[in-house]
Amino acid sequence: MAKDARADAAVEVVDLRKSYRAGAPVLDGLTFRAERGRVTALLGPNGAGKTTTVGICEGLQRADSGRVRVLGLDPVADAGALRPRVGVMLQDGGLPTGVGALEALRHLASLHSDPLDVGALAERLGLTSFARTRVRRLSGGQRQRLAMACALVGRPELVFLDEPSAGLDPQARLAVWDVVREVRAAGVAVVLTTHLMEEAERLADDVVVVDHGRVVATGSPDDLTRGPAALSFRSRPGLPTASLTRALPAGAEVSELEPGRYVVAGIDVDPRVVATVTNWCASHDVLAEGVGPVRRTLEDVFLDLTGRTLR
Ligand SMILES: Nc1ncnc2c1ncn2[C@@H]1O[C@H](COP(=O)(O)OP(=O)(O)OP(=O)(O)O)[C@@H](O)[C@H]1O
Repeated sequence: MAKDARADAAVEVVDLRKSYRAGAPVLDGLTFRAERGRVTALLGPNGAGKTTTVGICEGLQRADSGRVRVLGLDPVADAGALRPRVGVMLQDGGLPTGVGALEALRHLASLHSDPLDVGALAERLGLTSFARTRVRRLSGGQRQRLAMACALVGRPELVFLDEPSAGLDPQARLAVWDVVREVRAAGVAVVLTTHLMEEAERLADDVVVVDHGRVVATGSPDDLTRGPAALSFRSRPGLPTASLTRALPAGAEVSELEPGRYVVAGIDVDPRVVATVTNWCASHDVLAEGVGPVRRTLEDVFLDLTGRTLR
């Protein structure tokens, strides 16, 4: 990439390190970039270091070492200059809890020189049905949507969204995704954390997978899920997968991902493999449906990278 284009990152984090007391490092050399006009999704298991990273970029926390630039500035030293240019979605919106939802949003808008139209934003995010409800009485999903509106109302150049659709009903989730796409189209950089693979797959231009305080993969959802396809089919649950494995070329692994859903991985899927599977099914009196290659999902990639052990 050209040098001046590289200078144009919305967020640049290089070799970030942080530990709490004597514990294991929470951030262990984390490096990534988020570009303007793109949605960058930070994915990672619980405790991977996503919130800490975002907190450092927002100037709310400090790293032990490493370099952080937000819109070319230092998030702590230049906090005053960054405040009007960066939208932050805090879980509680950072708002007074005793006022109505719309009043809180209007108040925040009044602090910006050229805010978005509050009524239109409230409409887009479905805030009007609880406009007069006091912030402290909002449901979790209503609070999320208000926090999102608060992050966007000042027309930021960069917005940090912490799990923007966690706990939202499907309608609200779609509305939030539409709004994210709109602000991206307007050139805003969006950095979000999420546990929803579908959210990352559908919304993110760039995915950064974080584990143990390090970046373990980056790329577009398409890049990350490209690669050798597996063969998948459906049939009755409990087939003898070891027997099918023996019928296939060396390296093949057959697993029953969920009852009745089988995947053959570890070998190239070619017509002979498809024929071997269907022949094996025929000789075992097994009716198989939808035998064919399938692309890996982002969730498959995520689990491969970060393992299946609970954190
Ligand atoms: N103030 C703190 N003091 C001590 N440890 C902390 C503190 N804040 C975070 N941690 C630890 O740092 C690690 C990373 O936490 P962080 O919140 O950044 O993870 P995360 O990737 O955002 O996780 P989640 O997906 O659960 O939100 C965790 O092990 C957490 O316990």
